[in-house]
Amino acid sequence: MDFDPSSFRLLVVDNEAAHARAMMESLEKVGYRCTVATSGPEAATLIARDTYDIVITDMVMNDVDGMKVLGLARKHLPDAEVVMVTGHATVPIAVEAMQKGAFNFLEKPITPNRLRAIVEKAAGAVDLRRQNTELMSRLDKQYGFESIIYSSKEMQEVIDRLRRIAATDATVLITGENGTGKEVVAQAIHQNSPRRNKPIVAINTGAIAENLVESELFGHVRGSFTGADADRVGAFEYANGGTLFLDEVGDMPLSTQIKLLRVLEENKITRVGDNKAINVNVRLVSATNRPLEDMVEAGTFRSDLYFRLKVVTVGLPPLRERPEDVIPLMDHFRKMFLRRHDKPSANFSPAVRKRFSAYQWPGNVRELRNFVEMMVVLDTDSVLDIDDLPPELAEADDALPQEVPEKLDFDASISNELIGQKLSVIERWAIEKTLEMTNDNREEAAKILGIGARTLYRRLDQYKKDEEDA
Ligand SMILES: Nc1ncnc2c1ncn2[C@@H]1O[C@H](COP(=O)(O)OP(=O)(O)OP(=O)(O)O)[C@@H](O)[C@H]1O
Repeated sequence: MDFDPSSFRLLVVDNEAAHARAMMESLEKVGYRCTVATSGPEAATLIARDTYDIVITDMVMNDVDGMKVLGLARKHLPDAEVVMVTGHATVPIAVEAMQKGAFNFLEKPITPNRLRAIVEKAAGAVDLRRQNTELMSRLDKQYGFESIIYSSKEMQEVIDRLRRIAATDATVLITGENGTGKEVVAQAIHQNSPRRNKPIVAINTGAIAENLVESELFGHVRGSFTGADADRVGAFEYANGGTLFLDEVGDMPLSTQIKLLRVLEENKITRVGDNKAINVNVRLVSATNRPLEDMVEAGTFRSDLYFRLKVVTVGLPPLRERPEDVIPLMDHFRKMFLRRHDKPSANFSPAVRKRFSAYQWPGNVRELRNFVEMMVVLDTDSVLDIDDLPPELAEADDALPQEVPEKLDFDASISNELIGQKLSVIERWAIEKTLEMTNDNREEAAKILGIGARTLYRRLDQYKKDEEDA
């Protein structure tokens, strides 16, 4: 027995007081806590008033019989297990009782050993459920809405929206800059949805080599490409019944986009190199830090897929637009990292709080979290003060009193040339000029432009193709 019998409350119901007492004694001997009812109506009162984990009831009784006790237990004690005690003649009714939710039945004559064995099994089932409930509530704390820290009205609106969305099966597109909490929100949607007992699988499309994206999503069969030396299950299959979180969906190659669209329309996937369709039932939550509308316009993201993904959208504002969240987030991460790094208490000085509040947070919550962790780890005097600030923050102008952001100083002739042009033309101009500036160093150019190197390569390929087609 892996559990403590004294944590189980049992109700023993039998018309014959002597039988009831005998059962109670043999169960109490091994540690269960028992209450006896010697009539159906008495059992009904106790079930409605108190809580029991296991009910053991005789089948044949006057007034309220075993089937009625079972019905009442199902209604008032949904987490309890019910064991029916039957005479030989009532076995068929006991079978019917099991169909109505009884745990099992015990045929008379009862021996203490058989009684204890069946109660132990029922207690095991209750214990397993208790553990699951506890686990789920821990997960809820970790990934539920409780894990999203905020005090701004902007985030309150987001949370209200999330609560409504989570309960449905709708496809969700989460937008927001890097580090604004898109993954946290995706987790919270899943954990608060009816699919919470099934897996959530996260795939970062931007982090996977282009030629492997499809295999990651749909799986592959052995020999379908070089290196595919065994069959492999993809994210869609892993997430079956649950949620698939597609991060950086804007980075998905066009060839994969069409395949994803088909999967969403047909709820079927085909592993790479296979021709057998497999049914999947997956809720899709995707996220992007790039303006997909612009990408649709520029032809780098399929519009039909875009509309499929954005059935419901959640926009996460950058941290600089919700400064009320800065202090609660600082305190949340301070406590978290003090615990994680086993440090004694430490607090922020008022000057540091002021700096944090005024800073523009280009890396959003992730940046704030990293700064707090660094300060906590390096602290020696239990005061997280100005001299503990990371250099970015200590030296940042915007951590000092706010100024209106500077406008780009465009050469008038350049702006005249560009105004009135399509955004894609302006984008190409900016990319080419930046490459000139960096002596064709693409990594450096991508960094300056604030885009991923892969995106830059894709753009350059596109320009080359456009020129060849022209
Ligand atoms: N409101 C919040 N409350 C608590 N923690 C948060 C919150 N928002 C973000 N975080 C934390 O900040 C970090 C970044 O969040 P997350 O990974 O969800 O951002 P993201 O928008 O998905 O970033 P990216 O676009 O770079 O993938 C994580 O460690 C996350 O736990």
